[in-house]
Amino acid sequence: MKLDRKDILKALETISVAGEGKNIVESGAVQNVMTFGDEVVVDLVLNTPALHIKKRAEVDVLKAIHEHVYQKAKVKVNIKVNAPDKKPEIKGKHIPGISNIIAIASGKGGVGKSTVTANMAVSLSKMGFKVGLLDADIYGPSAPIMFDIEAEKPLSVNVDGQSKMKPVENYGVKILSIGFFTQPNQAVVWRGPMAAKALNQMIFDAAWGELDFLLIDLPPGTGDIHLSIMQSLPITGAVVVSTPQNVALADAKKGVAMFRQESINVPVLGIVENMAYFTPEELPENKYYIFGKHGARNLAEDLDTPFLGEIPLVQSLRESGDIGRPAALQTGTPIEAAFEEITRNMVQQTVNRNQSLPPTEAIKITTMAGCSAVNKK
Ligand SMILES: Nc1ncnc2c1ncn2[C@@H]1O[C@H](COP(=O)(O)OP(=O)(O)OP(=O)(O)O)[C@@H](O)[C@H]1O
Repeated sequence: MKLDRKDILKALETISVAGEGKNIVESGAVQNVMTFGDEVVVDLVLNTPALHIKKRAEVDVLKAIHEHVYQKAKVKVNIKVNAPDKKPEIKGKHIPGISNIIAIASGKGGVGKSTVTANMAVSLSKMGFKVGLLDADIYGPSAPIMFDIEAEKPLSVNVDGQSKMKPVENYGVKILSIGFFTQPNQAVVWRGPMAAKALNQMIFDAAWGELDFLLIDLPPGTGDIHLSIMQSLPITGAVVVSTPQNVALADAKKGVAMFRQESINVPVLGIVENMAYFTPEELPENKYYIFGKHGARNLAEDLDTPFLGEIPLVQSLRESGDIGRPAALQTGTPIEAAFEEITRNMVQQTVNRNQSLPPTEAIKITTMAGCSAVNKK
């Protein structure tokens, strides 16, 4: 029996593509049909590598040809999968005006994530970038204290006919904190979805204006709230803060793994080592490695992640946080230089990330030209 190609195509038109309302010939899934006597070869292209879908497509093709054309036809189905490459990607809606959103995470609590975030924000502002800081630490929001804006509340402003929250500004940084919406002495148990909703409002319903960088101070750990933030926001990259101590490093490792897992897939821009060593202010040459030496630096190497730099343990850094005047505001001190260094490295990694990954609407900074502090060696 000699089979006709046209009959085969007609039979294949009886197979529909799930959810598309088209048959596999119309949808382009059938790439080629060849007949040789009673033999048929059908080439199919599918958009998914899922085994059960491939199997089902093969069975459907066999059945359709046997039922509608010739019961004893010898059918061979070749399936090619046309799945797109999985690269780190920007998820969530683009936020007009915000070029880069950087999430700062830690794994372990109390390692200085908020201190690093606040000072990085100030360093970025000193370098001439437009900066916002979103304090998303639902367990212990600290930006209002660190920026001396505890008594402030964000005002409502009208933007294009819509009422929006205006971030509170200090030291050149625009700030919104989950702490603005809770009483200082009130214990608030934010459940994942509640916190995610509040954070979404602080991002999408806020008048951030134009920002080069929006830093998000995440809660410590790797829980539900991290997942919902990562999946609903167009995050450019993440920075992980750790002390050199083993318990902190183990959690930092989990933090990096969280950003790298398939459902999150956010590029890690680097690791910062906080409390790298203790230095008495009067003896800045003396270094005491109380939490261990180079732990986070070594972790960065093990995980093939950039090392952004180290911040020493200094009393004045704690004091400046407590009085609401971030230490990076100082001029000509080692602590200012340390924050400038990690910030410059973070910006460099953002630039690298933006060049090496496909362009997305959330990524805008592609050059550091024009920023003298950034170019400084
Ligand atoms: N390098 C440092 N030198 C001295 N004190 C520091 C340093 N880094 C952080 N601290 C102090 O350690 C304490 C904890 O820091 P911070 O609140 O930034 O940590 P965190 O990781 O954000 O904590 P949380 O788990 O609450 O999110 C604060 O009192 C802060 O001032």
